[in-house]
Amino acid sequence: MADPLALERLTLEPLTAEAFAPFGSVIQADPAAMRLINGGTTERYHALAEAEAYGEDARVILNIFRGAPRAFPYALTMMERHPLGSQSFSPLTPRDWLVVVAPDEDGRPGRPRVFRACGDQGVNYRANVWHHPLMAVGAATDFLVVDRTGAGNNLEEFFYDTPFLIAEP
Ligand SMILES: NC(=O)N[C@@H](O)C(=O)O
Ligand code: NI
Repeated sequence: MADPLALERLTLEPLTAEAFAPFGSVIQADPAAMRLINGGTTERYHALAEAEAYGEDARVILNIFRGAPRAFPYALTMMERHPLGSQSFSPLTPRDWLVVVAPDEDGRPGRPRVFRACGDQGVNYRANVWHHPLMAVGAATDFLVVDRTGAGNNLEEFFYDTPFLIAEP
């Protein structure tokens, strides 16, 4: 890695629905979304996010990603996006993890924003939102992932000229 001290350090922000709104939705048991069902035996947290799937033969699928923990300090060199569909990540083990997104600036990602997600928080990236691939922290962690399959290329990657630094999770 280049000298970590020479890289631009990214600060961590707490993950909130408001802060994340430009990029998608936070998936967590929000009391405002709760309705009682099944005779009052179940709390339904309704429509926390919407899956998007565009293009030929597009289908929404459910997956499990087992993310290995990232090592820190971490040099963030790239971002990606999925133009044909959304992608959500919800931890199946309640362990904190990192969510990294960036605004689009003329077809390339701008400065990344790093959110610290709690173990009871997931996110749904809207289609075509720049994000970094899954960043598990501390131990291998399983995530339920809802995203799109079908025809066409659904992955666009971008590599920064100079990495950014995430010093610690
Ligand atoms: N490649 C893949 O399915 N995973 C990435 O899209 C990711 O965001 O982790
Ligand atoms: Ni992705």
